[in-house]
Amino acid sequence: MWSVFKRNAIKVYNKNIRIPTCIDISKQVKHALQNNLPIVALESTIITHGMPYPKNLMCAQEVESVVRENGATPATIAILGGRIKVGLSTSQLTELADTEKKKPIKTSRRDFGYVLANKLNGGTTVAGTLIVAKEVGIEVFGTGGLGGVHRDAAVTFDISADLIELGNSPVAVVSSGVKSILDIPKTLEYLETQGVFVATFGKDKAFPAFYCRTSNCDAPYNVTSAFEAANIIRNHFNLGLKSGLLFAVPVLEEFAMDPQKMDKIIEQALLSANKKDISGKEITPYLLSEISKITQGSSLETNIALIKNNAKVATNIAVELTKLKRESNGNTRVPGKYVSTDIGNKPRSVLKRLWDKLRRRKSILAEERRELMATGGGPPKPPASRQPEFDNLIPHLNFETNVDDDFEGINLKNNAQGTSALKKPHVYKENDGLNELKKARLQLIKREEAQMEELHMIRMKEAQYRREAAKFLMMQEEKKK
Ligand SMILES: O=c1[nH]cc([C@@H]2O[C@H](COP(=O)(O)O)[C@@H](O)[C@H]2O)c(=O)[nH]1
Repeated sequence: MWSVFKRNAIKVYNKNIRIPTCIDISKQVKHALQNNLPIVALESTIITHGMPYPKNLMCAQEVESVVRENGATPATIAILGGRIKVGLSTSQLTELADTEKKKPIKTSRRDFGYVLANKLNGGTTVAGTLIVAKEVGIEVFGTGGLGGVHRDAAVTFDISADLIELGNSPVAVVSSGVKSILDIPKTLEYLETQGVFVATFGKDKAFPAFYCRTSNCDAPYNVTSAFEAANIIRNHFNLGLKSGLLFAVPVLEEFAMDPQKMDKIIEQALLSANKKDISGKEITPYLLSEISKITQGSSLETNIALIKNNAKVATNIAVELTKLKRESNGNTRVPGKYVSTDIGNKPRSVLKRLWDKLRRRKSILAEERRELMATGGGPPKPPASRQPEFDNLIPHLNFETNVDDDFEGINLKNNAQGTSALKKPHVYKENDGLNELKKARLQLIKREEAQMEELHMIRMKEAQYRREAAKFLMMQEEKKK
């Protein structure tokens, strides 16, 4: 997919993602990315333009704690001094939150170039955060409210870039829907056009309106658990869909505001914005602060409560998603040294040792296999000693099995059954009146099939190591230059 960033210098992280040079990733986030641990992206316009200092700083810190307590790494995304940061230290968060000192820019897609070129600070909107999350491979993002289609969009054309970005980012966003300062039906319509999956997270389909638990609209879908959400995300991504997903979480009952009262307050705030001729990117921050004034701060409390709750839901989803991914690619039992994402940082000598070990193992198995073929149906010989790191790994890996010959050029189609065992696994019935010789033969074939799978696995690993080693050498060469 087209990317806004140039990638002239390369760092290799999880999934061999090439990170643009203008992005700095904190140690914790880097560690989580490299080890496939759950991560939750957090935006920073909430901090810079969503609430006043020091409440904004406290809120940002509390939200990060919620993520940590629930088992994921928080990755607050922002711009400091023209560098994009993924994961902020306390002092960086403080610098960003103290908006009077270095006035940060509300940064959406169109603003990045300017903020980076002028070495400014920036609070990334949902759109801005999605761009960065997608670049570094973070799949779950928790926030307060999403931008949307403004009520008078037919005249002003004011449609938040958040919606377009969500249509182009394979990231799951957890928010409390959109504020009723926006046109909710049109926002949902627009999301549909963009191919964004939308579901409420809770007991029904009533789409939440930020401060209020319901709007007059229903979401197309409803999920009731983090696992259900993660499963949808996993399938959405597996299909290679490039659009995002939105899970709308109603604010907790005890913090919810009355929809009718809120409507009046919003009308009042909109009128005031109109009088002052406020428009474009200024409108959301202005309305938020006006609403907070009118409600004497209670809207701000609701805002903070819902952001924290969304962070918790996002974390639970990220944790479930990580589990699902591990189960499907077998990483649960794969020893760290064989995980491809871990290879990028290994010195060549270590790569070589691993490679040699794989080759040795492969030739032992090939030898055993040849012996098996030569027994002509006699009693099985004791199998080669088991190696748990392979044996544990194999059943958990979804690898392609429709190959015709193995690495040594032995045609797997010519096994004892005369067909490819790998293409179509046989089902053997142990007690169906076979004589001893036949039983022994079947046992052999069963073992052989298991070993062929193992061989295939090893072959794939070898190819992977070869690629990684080549890449490593190239990197060494580049360093020398
Ligand atoms: O309650 C809030 N809703 C939305 C925002 C921010 O406003 C942005 C949308 O701005 P606009 O409508 O200008 O695109 C969102 O991405 C988010 O960062 C916020 O701070 N607080």
